[in-house]
Amino acid sequence: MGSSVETLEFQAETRQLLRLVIHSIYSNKDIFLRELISNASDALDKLRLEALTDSSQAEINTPDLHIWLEIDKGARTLTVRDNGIGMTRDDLVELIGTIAKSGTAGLLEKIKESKESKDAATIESLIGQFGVGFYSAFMVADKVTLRTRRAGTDSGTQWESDGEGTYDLQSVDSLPVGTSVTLHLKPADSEDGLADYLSEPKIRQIVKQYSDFIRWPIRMATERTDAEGETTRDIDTLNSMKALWARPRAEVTEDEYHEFYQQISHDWLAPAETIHMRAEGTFEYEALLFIPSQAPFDLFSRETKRGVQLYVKRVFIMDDCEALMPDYLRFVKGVVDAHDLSLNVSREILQHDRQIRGVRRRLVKKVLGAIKDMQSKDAERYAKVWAQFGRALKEGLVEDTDNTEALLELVSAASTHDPEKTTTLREYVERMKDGQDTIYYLTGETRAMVENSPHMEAFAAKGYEVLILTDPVDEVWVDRIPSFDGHRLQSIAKGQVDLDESADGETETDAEKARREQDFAALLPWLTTTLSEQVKQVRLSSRLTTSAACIVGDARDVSPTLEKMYRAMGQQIPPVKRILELNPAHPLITALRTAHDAGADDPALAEIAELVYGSALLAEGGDLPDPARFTRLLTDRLTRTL
Ligand SMILES: Nc1ncnc2c1ncn2[C@@H]1O[C@H](COP(=O)(O)OP(=O)(O)OP(=O)(O)O)[C@@H](O)[C@H]1O
Repeated sequence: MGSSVETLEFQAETRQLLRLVIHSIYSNKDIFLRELISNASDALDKLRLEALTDSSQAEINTPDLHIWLEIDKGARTLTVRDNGIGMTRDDLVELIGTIAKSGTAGLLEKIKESKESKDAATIESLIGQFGVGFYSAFMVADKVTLRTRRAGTDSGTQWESDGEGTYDLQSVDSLPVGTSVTLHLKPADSEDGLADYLSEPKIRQIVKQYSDFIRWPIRMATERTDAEGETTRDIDTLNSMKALWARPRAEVTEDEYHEFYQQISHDWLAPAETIHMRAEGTFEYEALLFIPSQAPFDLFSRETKRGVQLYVKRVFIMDDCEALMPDYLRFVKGVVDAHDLSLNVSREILQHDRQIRGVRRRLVKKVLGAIKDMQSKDAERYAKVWAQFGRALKEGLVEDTDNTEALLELVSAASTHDPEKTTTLREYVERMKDGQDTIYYLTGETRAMVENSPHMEAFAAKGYEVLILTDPVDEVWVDRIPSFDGHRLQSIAKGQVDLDESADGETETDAEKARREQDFAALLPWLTTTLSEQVKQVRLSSRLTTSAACIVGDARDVSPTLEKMYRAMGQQIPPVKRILELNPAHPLITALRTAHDAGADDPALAEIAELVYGSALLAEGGDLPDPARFTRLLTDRLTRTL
């Protein structure tokens, strides 16, 4: 043994997570072994890749890379050993003592809440999404001892902890390269889901179930006593190591796909869809992709992992290969095994490789096609996938102009047609009224705000369906996409509305229209001048039935929410002035006209104009530029009426 022991504290979040893991009511404790084996396998991949790509590292060219499991019944320990890349002392502090994942604090908070409400299923799914990795060892062990030496370094380190708040570190001489994790097992307790992990058949069963596709041999020494009492010792390889993606589809069972998916994704649920394909010809590759059934908690975090695993002729090259999947499909998991790439290939090279771009195009088409198939054949499953990943897929409408049509076919949105169900654009088009050629929508923060917006009034009165778009990304894509299947997409808060009848349901003649314009000929220019700080025009509206006024944009104007989003992203854009539309049949507006015709200079009228504008802004969920002034004007007015 080397130097003295140093005791260090776990980072606060790690401590919290460990407490949750140790005291969790999580039932499936067996997965600790999958997690440790998966870490060992990653360490072997890293060593192999370093040896293949860096000739200065010849000494790390270990011939027999493997994972070794060892049961010691006397000491009540189970050890998972690998001769992989290993860790330095600093790695240990950084990788095992802290959690670098973004969104950790938020997730821990959610887990705590579910714990308080004793919602075991939610806790499991949250912990599952997070991936407790190494820490899952503490579900079954009351002490863990890890010994490791990084390839290319001279001395090793021992890490030991009971998971309660601190861990001990000390240097250890003469360790082999690689890592061994020794679990000092808690007593078996079937009520608590703790199996006897000293049992050889149990370990075999867990490896077969969770780690059969691991591409390195997982070995264990076994003892067999025959009828004569003769004991023979053997070394068994517990896993089949078959590269599932390389096998013909017809020979792979559904269960095998699921288990493989769970191994690569660490998800505890079965995937919603499996896509297995092989491309032959000039650039050969196999791909096995999965659409999960649940979105990871960090799907919208900047640091979320993107892309699938890349292999070259069965050799693992990298995780999260962004070049193979666009950002908006970052939730797709899986493996691509390309036959004609160099093992030395880098992320930068991949980004610019023409053939890789071809592969990516094909994979995207496959994934979108699979979701489309789901939509026509299994509406319920499609609805679930859309609920989980729709927001991400809609980013594709902004990012991926090659697949606009395919993505638009997938879009599902809330609509005034049915308060419970969403609709596709195609279904909307099929329901359009005779003579209607435009798809109407309104964006906003919540369904209630959109539904109660004054802009809706005439559309509701005349039975026109309006899509209700409440995801922030909706603001962006509707701005870029002009039409669907030849039908214009139009915001009902923008441009002139030209519904076939007037708001009360009767067709208005040109003569009536002209007379009305004449009636308001003096008021409108005066209001436009009076409110020139706030709006660029005041005009009469045909979209209102009950409200006095609403604010609309020009057809090409940026919407207020989008304007806010651009500002929040630090973009400089000039303030966008919109248009105030008045309901010519509303008593407030007719009274305002009469008062104005009687004496245009009354300063009280200007204040009423301001109140009309402010109320219209509030009605659409907007922010008043000067709320204190608005409240004062309103209070004065109300006082005078009493
Ligand atoms: N056997 C090992 N050999 C080398 N490094 C290891 C080993 N086990 C763990 N590590 C290092 O510690 C890190 C943290 O491991 P942990 O299992 O907690 O998370 P992870 O594997 O990165 O994430 P996840 O389990 O969610 O995939 C790993 O990323 C790896 O760098």
